[in-house]
Amino acid sequence: MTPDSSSPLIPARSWAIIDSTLREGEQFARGNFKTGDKTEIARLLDAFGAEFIEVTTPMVSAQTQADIRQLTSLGLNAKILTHVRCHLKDVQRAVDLGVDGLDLLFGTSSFLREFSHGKSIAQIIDTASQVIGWIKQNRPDLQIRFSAEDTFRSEEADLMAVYRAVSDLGVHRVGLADTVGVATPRQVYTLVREVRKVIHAECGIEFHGHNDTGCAVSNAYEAIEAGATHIDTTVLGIGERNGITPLGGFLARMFTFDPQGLMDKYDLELLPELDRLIARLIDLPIPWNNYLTGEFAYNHKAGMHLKAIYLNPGAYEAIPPGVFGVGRRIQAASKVTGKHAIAYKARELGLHYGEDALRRVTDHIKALAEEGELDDAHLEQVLREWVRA
Ligand SMILES: CC(=O)SCCNC(=O)CCNC(=O)[C@H](O)C(C)(C)COP(=O)(O)OP(=O)(O)OC[C@H]1O[C@@H](n2cnc3c(N)ncnc32)[C@H](O)[C@@H]1OP(=O)(O)O
Ligand SMILES: O=C(O)CCC(=O)C(=O)O
Ligand SMILES: [Mg+2]
Repeated sequence: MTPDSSSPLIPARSWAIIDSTLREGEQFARGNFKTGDKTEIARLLDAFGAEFIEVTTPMVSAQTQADIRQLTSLGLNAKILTHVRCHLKDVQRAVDLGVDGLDLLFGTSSFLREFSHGKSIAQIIDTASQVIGWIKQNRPDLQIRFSAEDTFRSEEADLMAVYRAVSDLGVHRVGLADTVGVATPRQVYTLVREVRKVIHAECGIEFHGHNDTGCAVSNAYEAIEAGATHIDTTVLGIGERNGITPLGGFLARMFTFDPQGLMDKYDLELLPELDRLIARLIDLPIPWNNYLTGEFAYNHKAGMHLKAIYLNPGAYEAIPPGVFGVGRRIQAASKVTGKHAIAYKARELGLHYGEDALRRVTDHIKALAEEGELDDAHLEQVLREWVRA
């Protein structure tokens, strides 16, 4: 079925991105951004159109605190949120840094209750009500998000008690976090639906998904299908362990439902620059198979594909690469090529073969490619010599 952009299945206006490259991304093995790096990342995310930028807690260090102040003084359109423990001391340090909101969290699974903070569900709710109450009273202008860390290994009854309580306390969003990347898409869908029933209608739902089992993009998508309003991403997916929902992968997924909505909201052509910037700062290459921007994300090679691609690229592309500022590569000189691709290549050079000659030159190229890679220059040489021969 072709997506119909006049009535999108999932309108892009129904959800927003909270990009956490400057928070979760700092927890990546190679994520150690300096003040200038943070400014560059934040400005580019803002130019791209990210609605929210999440930054690390000021509790990390005096430098991090100064960096938050610097970021909030840039005058960005994106709202800046800082990720803090549900702890009055942390909150009090965060509120005067010019941020637009606080992303609070508390682990609710037995793992985290036993091995991280040692609090019961009743104590979590009690602490949350003190902390949220303090923010409401002292800084009613700030957005508050409360997340149950390790949501998908928590008891459902505990979760519902916590979400109902914080929603009653007036938080703007609740967060579901797949902290160890274990949730399945169906679990995410079901739980978001259940949470929706116990929170106030105006309360948003945020999803944060790790990619340990390869479901981070699908889980984010299922969360939205079930009614989530905010998705956490990072550029290239960087984060703890193997990371979270990558911005590019998430955009690729959502583009197929509402292309125009995405193009209206974001400057999609900035994605390659964002990916390159983060790759440079973490000193790693963009993965070859990265969504949209990987070196071979738009490489077309097999003869059956190439025949159709020349007629209409949409035959083998879900998303036109130009929308995201990348180009396609036609790899015509390989052993898996076919006569249509060779004829097209020849025509580009102003060369024309009869049917027999085309078959023979195609087979010759396939045989040459069996011996080793042929680049475009070599292909051109073969095609020209064939005409002269
Ligand atoms: C899944 C996630 O990504 S959650 C976000 C993780 N982010 C971070 O950890 C931010 C960077 N962290 C830091 O710089 C430091 O850990 C700090 C400044 C927050 C705390 O440092 P320290 O005081 O040295 O404590 P340490 O990191 O060893 O232990 C964590 C502390 O947080 C407490 N804690 C853990 N979760 C929470 C929570 N949600 N709310 C309140 N306190 C919490 C733990 O009980 C422990 O405190 P304790 O020493 O009183 O038991
Ligand atoms: O605060 C959140 O919702 C997410 C925290 C986090 O990074 C995680 O649980 O993996
Ligand atoms: Mg995380």
